Amino acid sequence: MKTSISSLSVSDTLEDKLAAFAAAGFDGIEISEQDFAVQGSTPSEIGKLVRDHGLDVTLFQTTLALPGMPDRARALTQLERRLDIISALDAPLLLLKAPSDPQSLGGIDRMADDLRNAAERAAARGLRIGFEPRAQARHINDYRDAWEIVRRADHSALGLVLDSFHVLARGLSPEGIRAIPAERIFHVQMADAPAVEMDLDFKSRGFRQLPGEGDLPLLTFLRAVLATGYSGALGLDLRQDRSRPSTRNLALDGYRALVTLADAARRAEPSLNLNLPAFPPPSRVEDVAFVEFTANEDQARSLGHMLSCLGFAPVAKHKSRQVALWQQNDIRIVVNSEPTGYAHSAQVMHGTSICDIGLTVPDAEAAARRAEALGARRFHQTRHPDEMNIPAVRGVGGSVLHFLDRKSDLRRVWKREFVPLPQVTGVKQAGLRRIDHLAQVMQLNELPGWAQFYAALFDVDKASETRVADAGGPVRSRALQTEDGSFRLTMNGVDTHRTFAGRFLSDSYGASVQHIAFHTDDIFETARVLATTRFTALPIPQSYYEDLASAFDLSDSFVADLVAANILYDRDPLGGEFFQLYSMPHGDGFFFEIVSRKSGYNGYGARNAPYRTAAFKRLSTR
Ligand SMILES: O=C(O)c1ccc(O)c(O)c1
Ligand SMILES: [Mg+2]
Repeated sequence: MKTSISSLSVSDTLEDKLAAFAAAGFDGIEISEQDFAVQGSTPSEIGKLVRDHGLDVTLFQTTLALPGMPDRARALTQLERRLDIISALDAPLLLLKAPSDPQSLGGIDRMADDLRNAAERAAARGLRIGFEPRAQARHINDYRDAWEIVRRADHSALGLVLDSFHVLARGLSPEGIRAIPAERIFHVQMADAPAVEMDLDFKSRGFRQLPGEGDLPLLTFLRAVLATGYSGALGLDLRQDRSRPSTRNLALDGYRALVTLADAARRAEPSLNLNLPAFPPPSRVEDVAFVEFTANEDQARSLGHMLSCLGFAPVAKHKSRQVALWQQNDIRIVVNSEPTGYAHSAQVMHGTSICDIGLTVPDAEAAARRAEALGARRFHQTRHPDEMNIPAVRGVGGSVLHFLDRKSDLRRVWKREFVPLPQVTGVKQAGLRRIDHLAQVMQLNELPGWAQFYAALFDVDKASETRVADAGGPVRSRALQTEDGSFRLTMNGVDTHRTFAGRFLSDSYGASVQHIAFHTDDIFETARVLATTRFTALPIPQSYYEDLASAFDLSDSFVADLVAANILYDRDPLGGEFFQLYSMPHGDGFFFEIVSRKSGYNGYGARNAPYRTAAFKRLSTR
């Protein structure tokens, strides 16, 4: 399967676009007339530049309005000029979009005539023309009408360009595509969009998103296209007004999204003939096997103190590295104080921070192979003779994601690589059972890409984006979780250091995990144990509880228990309950949360987020 991306999907110099597209794995680029204006180079220079980067010019997209314009002779003269350009570019296909000009005339047969004339001229030079119906076009905004025109024009150098946005944004069913002969579909473009009512021209220019980011049924569209036997290129055609990630990241995200979708199509319809190497399916996540902190010796002492207060005890140390394992029930926290290597670099860069997350999956090597097939970078480090080769890839903020499983020798890693420490006396277990969720922070413009990353690798449901109230600026939040809740991740996207999460991101120079939430079955009992350690809870103001009591009609004694332990509370419409308790931050960095879910509560206490944020902010302005 060949992939391509339209040049207009990002804004940057052509050289930077080409380098990013090639590095991400794309085969081709769709050059637009605007590239000439930006670049000030001739078409043959641009063609050479593209090929020097190892890419093909998949097509050339022109602003020329044809078919259906009143002055047909003029349109054909202008077409010849475009054919000169595309010959010089050495591109095989000219994309003509269905016009939206107010003067365009419509008329199926008249347009078929125009396109037949155009196709004859293209064919004379060995070129082809692709006609693209557009959602905002004046007459041809339905692919079935476009197909009728192409069918009537009846010229082998004329075919359709089908763009998922233009088909789906109008709510058209893509099933009719299955009846179009594959050889008349010259190119296919993919873009998602939000299901928000707005002018379609406006939407097309500014709200075309990564496949999977929006609400359009792209999988249904792609399955219909592939069912025809179409074996041409799959292109990405994004346009976004909101701030985008770097060109490099957008290219990686785009490639991953495109290949993830193609993979989903062949899994849904195994008879589809997709020329794409096989790779493993999305992985189930069984649990968080460990979380690894990097901390120098001093920092490790203060982190250790905090962990002891939470009921963790050091249970083992690594055989050959300065690495300690802390544990409480099923929660494993690794503290890495090595003076060299990856963890050390992360410590220098971000301070005490989480540098590595270990996930238990059914097949660790398969999970890493899928990630790699989708463009993730494998992570390797030099191993000591007694260390196991644990599959790993790079994740958010350059952090590392390790995969463990129970079917291979990897399940023995703790015994193989660690020696037990004598039992520490005096540590009171606080009833923390497992990791409920991890909370990552990232730049706002990187949130869609990282949400796509996790959703592409793992069998997770993606909750829609929500806003978090923070007086400092916009914070958007997205949660990902397995169906059974065994793995949960929340992501906050921020764009200013004036927000609480944004300050974490800038203070830590881009560390990713801001907090870890542990689950307890009985938060009041946990709070009682913690009260006997030197644990300090984040103080919650009285006003929160007054508000809460009136929102949920709670008894005085229940509220008094919440107040006494600084516990936050939420309830869903089905009666599911959520309890939350926060630690003070470690330095001005990460913090811990303790939660308890009752009766199927599946959220993250969104109603409490502004109170929590304000409480943390108050600490640092005191
Ligand atoms: O609206 C446009 O200009 C336009 C042009 C080319 C495309 O492929 C497209 O989807 C839209
Ligand atoms: Mg398009």
